[in-house]
Amino acid sequence: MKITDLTLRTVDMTMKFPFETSVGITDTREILLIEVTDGEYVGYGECVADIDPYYSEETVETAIHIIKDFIIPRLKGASIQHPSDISSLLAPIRRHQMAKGGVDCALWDLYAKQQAKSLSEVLGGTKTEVPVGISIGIQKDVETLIEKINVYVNEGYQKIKIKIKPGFDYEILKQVREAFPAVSIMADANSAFTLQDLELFKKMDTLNLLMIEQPLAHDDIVDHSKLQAAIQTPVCLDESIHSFEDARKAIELGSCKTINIKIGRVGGLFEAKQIHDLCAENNIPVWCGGMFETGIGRAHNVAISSLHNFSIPGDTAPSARYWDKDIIEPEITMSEAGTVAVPTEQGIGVTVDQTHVDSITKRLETFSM
Ligand SMILES: O=C(O)CCC(=O)C1=CC=C[C@@H](O)[C@@H]1C(=O)O
Ligand SMILES: [Mg+2]
Repeated sequence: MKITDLTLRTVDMTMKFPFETSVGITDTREILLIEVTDGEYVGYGECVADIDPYYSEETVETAIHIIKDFIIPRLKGASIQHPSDISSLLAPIRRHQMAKGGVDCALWDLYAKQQAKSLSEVLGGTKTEVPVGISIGIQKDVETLIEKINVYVNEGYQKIKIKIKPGFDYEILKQVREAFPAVSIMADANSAFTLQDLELFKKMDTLNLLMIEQPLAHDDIVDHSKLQAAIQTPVCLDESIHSFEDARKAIELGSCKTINIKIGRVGGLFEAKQIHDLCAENNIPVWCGGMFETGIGRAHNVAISSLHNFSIPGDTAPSARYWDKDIIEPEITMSEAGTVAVPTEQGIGVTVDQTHVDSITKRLETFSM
């Protein structure tokens, strides 16, 4: 693959509303975008690190540092035939999956454009539409939450993910279940509980939840295996899974019955696909999580979700969920049936609105490769 330049750019984006989880509140984002070019096409990637280390240890600053000082020097002059080649090239850099993932995504987009194929096609995707769920932050009370769910169910969302934390947990979920007996409902705890809360999870187990996402520590798979053995509701791992190896070990231990695959959290599309394949072999359905991405990251998420074992609706909500104005055209939209169409155009299949991107750019640096 010919690559002449790599550009790092951050853009300032304000969310439509503050989003609260058990680890904090997100309302503005500085988002790192990666552009790679061969002089003819531009491939785009998005690094999903936040400005703070509360969901993951990586931040925008650490990602810029790792890309500039370690990833670019390793890529320079290397012979890259296919985006999956960078996995072994970058392996000596321990962890920093989000930094690697942003670059990996840009290379996949460039590669697909060079092949005149869609990203979904080069990844081996088979679906033309993907089912969509919505993630709802912690609300001030259960009435507000129920009102919101009602709106989203009517809009067509196929899965409702409710953020929980100690004190905003079983009682809330129980009232939601009573209000929506037939809706596909799941909870995401972002690691806010411990095995001491086993009785609480046994109560949640009576609510017919689709899954409980990352109930226990962000770096744990052992306690999760004990919890999974004690309840019927599938445990889903998010924060605990950073690689194929993490997934293999979690499956072997019985720590989960599904995995939320976030491309950035696992270091890119190649690793995400490997985890997808491993889960398929083990009859474990997967789904694609969101990280409040711009349309660039969203387009990558939709492309990976077109692989067959992404059978659970993902957090791949349309652009308008978080942004008044996204940075891509056309924006990602959802059908009344709660699906997003997989782009068929080359690469990620969306055009970047350069004027808008330039107007919100905070930092910009280009490196010749
Ligand atoms: O992008 C989306 O719609 C998903 C939002 C979401 O639930 C999350 C985004 C980022 C970090 C976490 O708070 C959380 C998650 O854990 O999945
Ligand atoms: Mg999560």
